[in-house]
Amino acid sequence: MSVLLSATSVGFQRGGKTILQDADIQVSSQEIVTLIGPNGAGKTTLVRLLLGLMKPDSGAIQRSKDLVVGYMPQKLNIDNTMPLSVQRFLALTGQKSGEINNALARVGVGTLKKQSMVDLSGGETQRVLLARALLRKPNLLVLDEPVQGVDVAGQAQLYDLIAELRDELSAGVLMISHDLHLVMAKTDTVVCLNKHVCCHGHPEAVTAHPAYLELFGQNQSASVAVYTHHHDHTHDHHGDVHTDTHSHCTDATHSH
Ligand SMILES: Nc1ncnc2c1ncn2[C@@H]1O[C@H](COP(=O)(O)OP(=O)(O)OP(=O)(O)O)[C@@H](O)[C@H]1O
Repeated sequence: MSVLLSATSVGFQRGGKTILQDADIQVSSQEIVTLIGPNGAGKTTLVRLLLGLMKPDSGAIQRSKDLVVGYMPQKLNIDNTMPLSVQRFLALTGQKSGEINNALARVGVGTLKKQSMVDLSGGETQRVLLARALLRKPNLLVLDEPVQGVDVAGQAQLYDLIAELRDELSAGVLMISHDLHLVMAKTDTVVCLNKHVCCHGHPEAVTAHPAYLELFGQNQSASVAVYTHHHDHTHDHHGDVHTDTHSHCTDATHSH
């Protein structure tokens, strides 16, 4: 797995306020990294820095030379007074209709080509946005709250689809999520952010960490356990059990 992009000791301030401090994150090909944290934790800021849309005040951002990002935004601002079909919305990317048809079919909304964007359901909108990201033939998908406005059954399906696309494209995936349970089952690495990285590692390890529990509470941890597979230990050839030590946590210096 090659590293697609990384941030090292990144700091960012605005208006005399520290938004990020000493933040580290790394995304490799074929890896699903989920960034979680409370409102205002700096998640979107960190993603914008990683994508090169803003410059950090300190620290370093590195992107691989062949990086092609397919970005799915948190919100889509469409003028409700201007009818825009799904097909025309995707044609704005400059891609040919054959490519557009393929992308729509791949995300399961091939029949919605002629439908107006404003009439799509939450789940359909997210799938069209995912199709738009795919049209770039990305090796990294960056998804800001990909399941917002989608019901629980639809959320699980979308996470399944994202994991399938990761496999098909051999791409890395960086997701921002508020959802704390469904997402975990499909995630390789969770990064828990609150201005700095409180803890990161495999979902099972992170959700048991004191910094995570302080931010999200014990009951979230219980619901995570329902959805994740437990492989948090290994056996050596003598049969001894070793606890997984992938999680690395720094001292949590939260500002409240
Ligand atoms: N350019 C800016 N100038 C001033 N403050 C900013 C700027 N950009 C972000 N902030 C502030 O930085 C903090 C972090 O914002 P950010 O959008 O990165 O958080 P987030 O974790 O993505 O939040 P949410 O979960 O609510 O989307 C917020 O308090 C926001 O108001």
